[in-house]
Amino acid sequence: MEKLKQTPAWINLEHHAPLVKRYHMRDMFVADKNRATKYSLDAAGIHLDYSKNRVTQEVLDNLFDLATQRQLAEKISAMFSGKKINTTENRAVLHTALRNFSDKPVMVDGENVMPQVKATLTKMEQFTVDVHSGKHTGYTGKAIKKVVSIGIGGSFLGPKIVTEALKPYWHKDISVVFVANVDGCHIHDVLNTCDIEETLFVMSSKSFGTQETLQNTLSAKAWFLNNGGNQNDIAKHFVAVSSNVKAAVDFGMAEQNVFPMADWVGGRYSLWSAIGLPICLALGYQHFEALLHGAYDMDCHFQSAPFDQNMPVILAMLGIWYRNFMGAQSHALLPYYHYLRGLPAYVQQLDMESNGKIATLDGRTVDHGTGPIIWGSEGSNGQHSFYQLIHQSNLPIPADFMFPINVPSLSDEKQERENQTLHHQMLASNCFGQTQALMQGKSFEECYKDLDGKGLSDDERHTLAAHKTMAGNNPSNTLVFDTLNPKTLGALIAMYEHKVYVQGCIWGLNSFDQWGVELGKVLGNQVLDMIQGKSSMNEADASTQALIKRFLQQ
Ligand SMILES: O=P(O)(O)OC[C@H]1O[C@H](O)[C@H](O)[C@@H](O)[C@@H]1O
Repeated sequence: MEKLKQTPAWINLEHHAPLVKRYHMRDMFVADKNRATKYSLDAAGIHLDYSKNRVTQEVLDNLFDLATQRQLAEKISAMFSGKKINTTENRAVLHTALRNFSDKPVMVDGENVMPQVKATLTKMEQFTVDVHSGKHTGYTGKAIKKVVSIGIGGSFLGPKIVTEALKPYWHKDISVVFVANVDGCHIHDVLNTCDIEETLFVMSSKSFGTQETLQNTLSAKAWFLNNGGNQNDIAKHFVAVSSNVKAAVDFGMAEQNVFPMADWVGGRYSLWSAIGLPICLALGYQHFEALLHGAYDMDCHFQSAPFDQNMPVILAMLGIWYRNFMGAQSHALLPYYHYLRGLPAYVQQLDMESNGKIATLDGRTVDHGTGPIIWGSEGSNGQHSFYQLIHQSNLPIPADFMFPINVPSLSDEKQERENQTLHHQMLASNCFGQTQALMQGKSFEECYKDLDGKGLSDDERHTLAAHKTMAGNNPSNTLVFDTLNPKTLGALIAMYEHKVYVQGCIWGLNSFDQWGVELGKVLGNQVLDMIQGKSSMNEADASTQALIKRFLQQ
């Protein structure tokens, strides 16, 4: 394929960038009264306003041309049709098959994977019903009231943030908690809140070889056996999700308690698979299915909408513009909804583990920027912290704002409902007001004028006005939805998955491997052997040796 920087659209964009850097979005809004309508669209229950971006129509046209010149349409169908686009692991990439409600077969190695997908969903549904109805109980016959989900990375973040975000839909008799870190404080604290007779442990590990998850499960099992449970009761309290069923059974899981997943589901794309079992247990299967439906709606939109009306493509190409032409190195996610506070951490893994790399598919090193740093936290909290830097530093930081128009009523009490309405109006005003402030800023002249009559000398007035000046012209997208129900959340997450894929296609990356995390695991295991005296420290560098000695207090 033609090198990215030699495509005609890239060359045009390089030419446009210095010109656009001179425009202020404030002037763009004045010049075009239709800008907000022109640069807004709806898909799968999500409204996107991308008018507050530093782009002209020419820039957008070239960005969509770039997508065409990088054969994006062909790459989208390659993914959905089960081609082995994860070339370094020789795997198909089919998280979309997990939410395929179309009745169309999806073929991998000549086999339709849909019957297998449906069989796993049925198993998840049945197990959820059995737990909720009291058919599956703890070993003393008591109903399960707490689920402890043990997993890390993609086997943790997806189920955790979905469960957290859908709090208004929680099953009334069950609580679900998550343990990921190998730090023993975490599992210790969680076990301290558990009643052995009423707790179910779901161990989630695609590989069934991840140190943190294995150790946390062993600790949970030891706790269970030391507190009255015995070996024969394990099946009542421990289930596993893995693509390595044999390893799970060898570990001691009852075979019927293992929920399978396929190797063509990437860890960070796996919440739609059996990895979503804790979501089913927290919410009920029907809500999990609605989540899948929302993602499916976004998949249909992504596959069929022309690039200039395609939400994931628009977001991805705007990201390319800022990363490759406007000097941005990071992208902020700012959900204005407390229950959605985990989304930045989720997208951080999704995006940074997918596109945080510099080798192209054919093994060259890129000569352009790739995946940005993804960060952020819930609004309005961030406004009293890092927004200062977004508003007034010279680092360009594009941001996605997210806001639900309605929130579920949390109380039947009239006064409390009125208070909630007031809170929500304030939340809306903060969200929209911030995108406005980022865009328009406040000029030196405006600040200088404000200081009139304040008893300052002209010098003092100049200095203070300089400090108060906000350049504005900071780009943002605003994503608005009616309520954050399971369906909308499914669509929102799928939208970010596809955005990441589009960017990976433009940059020429394999977005579905993660070789960069491997070396740390290997060296970590070697260090553990050194700490435990199983191997000599001499092989390690002087700094690492000194740290180990300090740890061992030698
Ligand atoms: O599900 P597991 O096989 O236990 O893997 C858990 C996580 O660990 C790995 O190191 C990867 O970086 C993640 O992509 C993965 O989700």
